[in-house]
Amino acid sequence: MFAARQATSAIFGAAQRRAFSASAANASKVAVLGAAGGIGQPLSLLLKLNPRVTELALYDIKGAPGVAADVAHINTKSTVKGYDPTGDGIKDCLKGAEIVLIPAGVPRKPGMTRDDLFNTNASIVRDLAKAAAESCPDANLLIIANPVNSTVPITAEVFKSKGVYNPKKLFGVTTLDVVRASRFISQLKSTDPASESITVVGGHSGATIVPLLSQAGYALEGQELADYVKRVQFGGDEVVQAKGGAGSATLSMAMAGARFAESLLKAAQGEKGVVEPTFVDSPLYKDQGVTYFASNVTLGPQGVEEIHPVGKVTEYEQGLLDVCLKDLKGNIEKGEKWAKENP
Ligand SMILES: NC(=O)C1=CN([C@@H]2O[C@H](COP(=O)(O)OP(=O)(O)OC[C@H]3O[C@@H](n4cnc5c(N)ncnc54)[C@H](O)[C@@H]3O)[C@@H](O)[C@H]2O)C=CC1
Ligand SMILES: O=C([O-])CC(=O)C(=O)O
Repeated sequence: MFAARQATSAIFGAAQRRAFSASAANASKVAVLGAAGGIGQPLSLLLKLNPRVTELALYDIKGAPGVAADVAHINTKSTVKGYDPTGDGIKDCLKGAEIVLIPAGVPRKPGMTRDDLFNTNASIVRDLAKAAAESCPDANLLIIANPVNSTVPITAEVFKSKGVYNPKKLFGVTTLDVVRASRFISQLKSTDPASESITVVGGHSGATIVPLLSQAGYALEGQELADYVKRVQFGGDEVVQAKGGAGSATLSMAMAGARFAESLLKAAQGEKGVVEPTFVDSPLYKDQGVTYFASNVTLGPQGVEEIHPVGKVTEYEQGLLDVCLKDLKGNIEKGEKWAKENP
């Protein structure tokens, strides 16, 4: 029997549970939009196991009440409620939320790029962002729906148009890229992936994903380095191919999304030095017209506390960064332009 308590202990250690007890007065409502999907369901499960979450609000255009009824039986303290589009569903779901995760949108099929999802997912994210701007303008918004390089700028434009944009509270979730980068280097070097910490910067698609292996003290060379970088940049494609038309990464993404939400909750509850990589409104390359960029970010009670610079890179990594910046600029501008033309 996989009792919830054991599962909770496995994922959230004793120190975290003690920290939670000490800050039990914190009420943390977390909303998942797209909760009945491939990512949404395991993400909702992991959030239900997180003792820092006190209220879980699950919304989808179909199926969220069922998912909610299911996870609600898990014996952790948080309350769970499912919402659908009828009546004030989305408003009630979002009211009072501290964190809103958005995995709503279509996933890739083999042969597609993330940008091929733009036409469908742009309007889904825009409409959900509008609802969030109206019902919980102060919440931390975690954008999972692809193409993240464009859906984050779209969300920002929606918030700007409503006069409630706070760049410190909008995050593109790129956690899966660092999870993969750690896992893949550990497979090459026979190390413990949990103790690997590889910095990955840029964006979240193909060549915009830039792993900075040198910063972790690794010096791969030649084909081995090229293969490693390609695997991190196109790790998503590995899953898309393997699923053969049935979608993209869902389980690893749920883990990555839950980790990012946990980091935000820790920071909100006063823990210092919480750092996660994430795609945010960033000053790092604004002089080159790249207004959003993923790098390590220290999180605090108000969201983004400090955006870390990229740091020292090798000539090879600089070459990757140059390609990344060019692609990223196009992805960001595409999102911004679309949002302005399709308010
Ligand atoms: N940021 C990242 O690292 C990753 C992002 N993704 C992206 O996450 C998104 C979701 O992927 P999956 O969960 O696999 O897809 P899925 O198709 O299994 O689930 C999507 C869910 O969104 C719901 N939905 C659609 N429109 C909605 C709306 N207007 N409001 C609320 N819910 C709505 C659907 O009913 C469905 O339940 C995709 O765009 C995918 O590319 C996937 C993996 C990693
Ligand atoms: O590859 C995809 O389409 C989904 C995704 O973003 C990832 O797995 O990194």
